[in-house]
Amino acid sequence: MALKSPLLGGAAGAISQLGHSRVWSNQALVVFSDGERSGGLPGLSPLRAIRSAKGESSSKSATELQPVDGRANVNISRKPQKDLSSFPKPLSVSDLSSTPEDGSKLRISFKGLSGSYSEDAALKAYPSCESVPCSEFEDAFKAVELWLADKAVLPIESSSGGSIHRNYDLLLRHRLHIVGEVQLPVNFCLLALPGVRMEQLKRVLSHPQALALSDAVLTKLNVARENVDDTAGAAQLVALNELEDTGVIASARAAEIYGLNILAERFQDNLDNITRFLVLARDPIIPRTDKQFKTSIVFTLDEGPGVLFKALAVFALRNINLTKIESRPQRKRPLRVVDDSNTGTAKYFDYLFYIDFEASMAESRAQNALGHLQEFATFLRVLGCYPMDKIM
Ligand SMILES: O=C(O)C(=O)C[C@]1(C(=O)O)C=C[C@@H](O)C=C1
Repeated sequence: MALKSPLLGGAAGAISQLGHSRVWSNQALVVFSDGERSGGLPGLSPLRAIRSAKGESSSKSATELQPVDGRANVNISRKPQKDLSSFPKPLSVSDLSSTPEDGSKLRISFKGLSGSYSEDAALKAYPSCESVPCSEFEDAFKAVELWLADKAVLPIESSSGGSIHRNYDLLLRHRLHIVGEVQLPVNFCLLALPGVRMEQLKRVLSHPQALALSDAVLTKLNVARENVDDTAGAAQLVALNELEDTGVIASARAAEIYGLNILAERFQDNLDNITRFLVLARDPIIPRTDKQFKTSIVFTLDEGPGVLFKALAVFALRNINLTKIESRPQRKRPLRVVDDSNTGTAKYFDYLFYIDFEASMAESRAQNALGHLQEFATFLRVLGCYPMDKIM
């Protein structure tokens, strides 16, 4: 698994990013070459590792107080030779209290480099968070599972480009819970090295989504397009290699970070371009009814006429509004064999259905709807129940 640093890339960046963690300060952390980290004991969770580190320290100090060469209590009355402030401190209530609203204690993993739109989304949700750049979407999931990050922020759909299918698939493969959403207006900018004019550009680099959503204007510019993993990565590439004939589609913040000029703002074909991101955590949040909550589920159905209609009816019957429906093939069971004596053996694709609905799991109508759905769904999982983000 690789976590990225804005300029170095790889695990080194992750180390410096994560070295500021307060819980871990003064702990002897071991960073493994694959980017995994623990309190010196591979496989232990941070809290367990802290306890074990404490155990080690106290047994060591006991050894130091042993009488030397048989003369009893020789050192005991002396001042301790070790600086006691270097020992790990016990956790106090303030260490365990809930995270402040601005997220100043939170480490947020996301795919891409600093300056990417995903980092913008993380900063929108938690303005003072410590961001943890990752190479792949899956790394951002794993960073949370391995306690390298507290939460992950990942794009799930764009108003202009549609669903980000990879993240739907990863939601099911991993055991993280959706605890929030962020709606981010995405303003694509055309960037280039200082002094370069638009007409000098021969090619433009960016994330495939950014290139696709700026198709008309790139065609007018008559430039070649090249895909890069993320928009900020494209900006870094042009800056580090001083590519004078190459433009980048990325954010205004990426221009600032990598020292590029903004040649055009709102470069996309469709000016209203919103990307919705999910906030994922190891633990679910407690559903409430004092503000508007949304619930996300995934389920499978048996074959038969009208089964999807019946599944959707459990929400309509209770006046629950659906905000999103997505279907994904079941990779492990792509074909279903149906033995029907009239038509012979038929094969169908099997699907997973992802649904977001506007109700909290604390409401009886939501609980009843899922109870009803469970009567005929072959599999059902609640991915999360979280406050709706309405602020742009
Ligand atoms: O490349 C980035 O900056 C990202 O945050 C990723 C991403 C995406 O995956 O859709 C996010 C929003 C933009 O639409 C373009 C790219």
